[in-house]
Amino acid sequence: MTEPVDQVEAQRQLAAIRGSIDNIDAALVHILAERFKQTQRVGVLKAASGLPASDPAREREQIARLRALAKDAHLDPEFAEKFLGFIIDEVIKHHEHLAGGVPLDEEAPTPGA
Ligand SMILES: O=C(O)C(=O)C[C@]1(C(=O)O)C=C[C@@H](O)C=C1
Repeated sequence: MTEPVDQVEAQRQLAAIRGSIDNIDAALVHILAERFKQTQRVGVLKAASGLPASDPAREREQIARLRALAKDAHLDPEFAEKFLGFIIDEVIKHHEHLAGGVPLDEEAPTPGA
């Protein structure tokens, strides 16, 4: 059983934990910004050389690697895979945009609209 904690103490602990969560979220934003800077370089290189925006073989390697890392770190591998997929989907949209294809912010027009 967990010890009862009065609400003043609970609020104090909550504020301390949230301070740390805020730092982690800030680090995540910075890490993502750096990742997108590098994938932007990849996109420019791919557009200039005519290489395809996506590389499914590379993605399979990344997924296998991240799933193993997640398991070791006691993070749900399914979540790690979904998270990577979410990021890579966005990167591919940027690559396609750089290659002169699909606009970044426009959705496909609704048929009949
Ligand atoms: O490494 C590449 O070829 C990339 O374009 C980068 C990246 C990624 O975001 O990691 C994105 C799309 C590819 O399908 C594979 C990987």
